[in-house]
Amino acid sequence: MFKKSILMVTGGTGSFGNAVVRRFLQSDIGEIRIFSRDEKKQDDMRKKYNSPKLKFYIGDVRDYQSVLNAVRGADFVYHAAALKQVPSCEFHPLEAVKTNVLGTENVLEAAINCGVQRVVVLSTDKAVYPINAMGISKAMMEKVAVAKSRSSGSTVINVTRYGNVMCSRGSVIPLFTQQIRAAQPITITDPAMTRFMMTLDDAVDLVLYAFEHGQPGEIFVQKAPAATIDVLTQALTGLLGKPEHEVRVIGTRHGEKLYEALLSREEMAAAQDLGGYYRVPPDLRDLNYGKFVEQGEVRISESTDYNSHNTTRLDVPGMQALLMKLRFMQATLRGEAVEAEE
Ligand SMILES: O=c1ccn([C@@H]2O[C@H](COP(=O)(O)OP(=O)(O)O[C@H]3O[C@H](CO)[C@@H](O)[C@H](O)[C@H]3O)[C@@H](O)[C@H]2O)c(=O)[nH]1
Repeated sequence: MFKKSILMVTGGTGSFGNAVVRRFLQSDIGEIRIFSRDEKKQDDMRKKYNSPKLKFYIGDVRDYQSVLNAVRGADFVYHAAALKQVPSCEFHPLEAVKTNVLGTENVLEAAINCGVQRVVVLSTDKAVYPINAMGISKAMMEKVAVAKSRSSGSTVINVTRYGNVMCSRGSVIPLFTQQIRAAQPITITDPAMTRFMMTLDDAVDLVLYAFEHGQPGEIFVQKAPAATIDVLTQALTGLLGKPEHEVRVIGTRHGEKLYEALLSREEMAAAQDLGGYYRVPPDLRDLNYGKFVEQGEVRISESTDYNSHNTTRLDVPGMQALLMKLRFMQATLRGEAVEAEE
């Protein structure tokens, strides 16, 4: 379906965006547009891939005109630009609103006005039962996307929602690996805390799946196993030949949950199980609010959420097998100094 098509990527310079770009460079897609604020990272990317298919646009999702310039003429839009650090959003919640909520509104408006065929926006498990400003802003972003999908004409809008992408820059796996290599204690927040574990490749697959199969307003969620931080630590120290490495429990950080949910109870009741994915249809009740107030659903009462405590749980060998899929881990075990996945 992508033949001769043009795709625009907002964000595009983080580990996730890079992985999407790499995948599209291998496909027969005609043009890949990168839209971001960071000219230095764009320049690095230009040199790294050295491909005539790549086109670069400087702009900010907060600025509609800059978004419009980049969207015009694109067939597909993949929107990943976000403020995604939990602590910074906690201290600057309105900045999270401006980028994650209003920025997404800009991207969707521009896409609809330009007749883009499909838009996929990226969200996170932290948007489900959110407790921190980052998650709350992403939850609102999802609501904006689904609401807009009802009146977006020929433009199909979908959401993809992820758990932790293993080994993305700044995440816990490269941190623990670096601590082990530097003979520093491993800083564990809570050994019993669980997180969904997915590879970058799995995450990219989900974007492509949504582009190909999404119906208006659907949210796509990838099923994933989870592990406790204790199991992750044992898996890493075992692989690196340091099973006795010192561990320090530092306690739960600001805005952190014991476990994450990828689907709420209400969404689970409506979700369609596609094997590797869940597809959540939009709520198509109309604007007659009485139907929300007067009619309940037994299905919801019988349902439970899909979370990192009740999904398939990895043991140490299982976690190690997953870690060994990562290029980062393979290179680390060869003794090479490597950056986090990018
Ligand atoms: O020194 C540390 C740092 C982290 N952790 C734990 O490791 C897990 C993963 O932490 P981290 O890799 O920092 O990821 P999260 O804070 O869960 O957030 C990541 O995953 C989200 C999806 O859930 C994305 O939305 C965020 O952008 C991304 O940073 C958590 O249980 C942390 O408590 C530790 O035990 N010690």
